[in-house]
Amino acid sequence: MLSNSVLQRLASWCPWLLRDEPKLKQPVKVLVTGAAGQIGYAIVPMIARGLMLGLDQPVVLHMLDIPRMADALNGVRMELVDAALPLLRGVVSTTDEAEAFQGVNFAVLIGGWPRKEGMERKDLIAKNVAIYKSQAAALQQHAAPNCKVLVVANPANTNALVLKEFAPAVPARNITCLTRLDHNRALGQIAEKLGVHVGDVRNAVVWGNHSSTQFPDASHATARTEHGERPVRELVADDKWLSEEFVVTVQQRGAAVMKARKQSSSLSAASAACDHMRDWILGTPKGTWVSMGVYSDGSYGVPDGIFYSFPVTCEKGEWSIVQGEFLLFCQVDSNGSTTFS
Ligand SMILES: NC(=O)c1ccc[n+]([C@@H]2O[C@H](COP(=O)([O-])OP(=O)(O)OC[C@H]3O[C@@H](n4cnc5c(N)ncnc54)[C@H](O)[C@@H]3O)[C@@H](O)[C@H]2O)c1
Ligand SMILES: O=C(O)C[C@H](O)C(=O)O
Repeated sequence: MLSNSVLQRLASWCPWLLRDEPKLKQPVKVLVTGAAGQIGYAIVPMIARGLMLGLDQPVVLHMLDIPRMADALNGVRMELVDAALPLLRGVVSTTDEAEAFQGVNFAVLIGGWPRKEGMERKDLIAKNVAIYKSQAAALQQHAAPNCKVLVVANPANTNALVLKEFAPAVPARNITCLTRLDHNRALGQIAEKLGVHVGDVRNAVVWGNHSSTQFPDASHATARTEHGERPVRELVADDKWLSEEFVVTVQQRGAAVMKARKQSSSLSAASAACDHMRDWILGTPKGTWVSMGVYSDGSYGVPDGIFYSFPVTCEKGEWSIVQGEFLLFCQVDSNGSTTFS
């Protein structure tokens, strides 16, 4: 049996040797809730094309929506068949929570209601939190042991906490919420400001909640230039922009997209959810951190027991909060706003 590194070297010397027989992993089950909705429709082909878990990872997609959306959900299932996706090894489309969560290895929880123009994400608590109480029970009873969960539905940090409280047997480390969209928005704003490619910018951070109280922080971000990798602060040379316009633009980007589209961000949310899961499961690139909403362990003075967005690195399917890089202490008030000292 050849090791992976030998196979990779062989593939780079003579790609035709491996082209016809890619070495595939065993299929895994991935649940998407709210699969008939906007983000659901964008994300299922991404997952089935390997953008979330890798080009060598076959998947069985489990799709859940509410009974009223059963026809639309069936339409999504038909389109997945029609797309003839080689990594897609099966589809379960259902309106039954127990069936949806049965044996899943990964769960991307998008099901819930989006905000409309003029609302804050916390205005969704009454509607969406009830969904997460009910799905916590299904997660705990039916998912595979060690199932890794990403909560996307708003208010994402609160829904993640509800899930954790009502599924006490699920390790808190396995529940996360999406702030990667805000992180990617921060990288995008910096890249536009500097006129560089977004792939050359890294290590921004989004601290806090996925809400307008979040704090996008470019203090440790860097960008690759023809003169090597340099601090963004030095390249931008405009502290006022970094501490004012940049912060507000990222905080308010969801509202700006909603104003333009008349509905909330979908393709960027789906893409960010794939980035979040891929980095968590397959690891972050060396020297790079990303933002994830995780269960606080008290790092940086953030209270224990809340879901909060930190800079993290990931290895072998586990995230760790970046330590020792930031000389700051966070104080979080009851609205979720952070002040730094
Ligand atoms: N964290 C983030 O960065 C981020 C980004 C964008 C959107 N969101 C949030 O994601 C959620 C989904 O957004 P969308 O644009 O896809 O909304 P959408 O209304 O288009 O789709 C939501 C889907 O969820 C379904 N649903 C409702 N209750 C359900 C339940 N109990 N079980 C399963 N499915 C259920 C609905 O029927 C609908 O099909 C919203 O709460 C939105 O605010 C979060
Ligand atoms: O803004 C919203 O309500 C949707 C989402 O949270 C976003 O940030 O785009």
